[in-house]
Amino acid sequence: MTAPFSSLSEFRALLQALPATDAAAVAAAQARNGQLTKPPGALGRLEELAIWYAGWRGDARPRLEHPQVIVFAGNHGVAARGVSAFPAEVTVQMVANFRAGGAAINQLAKAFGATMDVLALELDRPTADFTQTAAMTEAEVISALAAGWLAVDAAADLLVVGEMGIGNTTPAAAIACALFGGTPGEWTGRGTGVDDKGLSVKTQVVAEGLVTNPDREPLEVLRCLGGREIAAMAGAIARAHHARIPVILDGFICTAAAAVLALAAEGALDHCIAGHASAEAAHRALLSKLGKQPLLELGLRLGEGSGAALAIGVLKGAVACHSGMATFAEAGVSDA
Ligand SMILES: O=C(O)c1ccc[n+]([C@@H]2O[C@H](COP(=O)([O-])O)[C@@H](O)[C@H]2O)c1
Ligand SMILES: Cc1cc2nc[nH]c2cc1C
Repeated sequence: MTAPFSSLSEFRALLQALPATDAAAVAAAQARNGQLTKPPGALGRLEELAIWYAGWRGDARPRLEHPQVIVFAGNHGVAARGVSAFPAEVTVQMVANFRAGGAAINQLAKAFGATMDVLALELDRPTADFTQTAAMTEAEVISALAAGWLAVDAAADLLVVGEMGIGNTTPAAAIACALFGGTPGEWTGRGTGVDDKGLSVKTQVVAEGLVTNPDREPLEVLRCLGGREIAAMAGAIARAHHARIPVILDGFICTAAAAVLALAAEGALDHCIAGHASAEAAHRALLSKLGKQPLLELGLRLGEGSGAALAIGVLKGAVACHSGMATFAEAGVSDA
């Protein structure tokens, strides 16, 4: 199979034509929610989550049984500038760890009944240093978007996209700053744990990248300031929308990838919820720009899809209650 786009303008057009939620399924799920054996609203956000999920699945009484986690890995030219606490070779080493089942995300995917795929994107060919030139050519960003698009299992009923890429909080900060404005310092954080000197280098690198790459059209921002795993996440999130597969967003880097889509086409992230708020300082600000309220706040700053994978449990709980509970009439319980 090949992806249904071969240029950024074709991908842009595809984003404009993504489907909406199924309004009839939403209405039927709302009606069902009102009849379940609980005081109105007593399941809090679980109720809105189940109704949202029902709308995207087109089924007022859906099941959630086949979640897919995909971890995308990429390397970054800016890593050579000293923006991370870890060396760039950790990316390929962690990919081996994912494949051997030894990473946190392997345990979380297993714990929440998800399949897990790992896609390493040309790790021996880092993107260009965006302080010097655009991170990717159009052919490179299209190839990464297509890899993400094609990695989604059409039979999945939930998608989590995660990433691994030493240095990638720097492109994520640059993307956020390019899309939403503000100063580089507002979007730059400690990532894997850089010290004060590392943080100031990182902020400077973001600032230089924004000057070198002045185009603010969202998909050009992705090409010029992003990375292969970031583009692949954007491609996978778009494919999930196309296939009506709900998505749980992960941390700062995943949310930066999603933000590109949100600014490229209104409603592009309607099928997404925010799994958690990462400890990376700017993640909350980014979620708030997107109007997304995180489900969990556990101080995670790992990436790999870990926070989103934990939120699979919350969403499974919401769907199980919604679809499995008895109504007042069925249970013979007196209504208010
Ligand atoms: O998900 C997050 O919010 C997050 C926050 C900080 C770090 N990370 C992970 O750490 C790596 C990027 O950090 P850094 O310092 O190398 O830019 C990358 O592999 C991410 O998966 C992830
Ligand atoms: C060890 C390690 C594991 C990771 N997983 C995601 N990002 C990571 C960064 C590092 C450094």
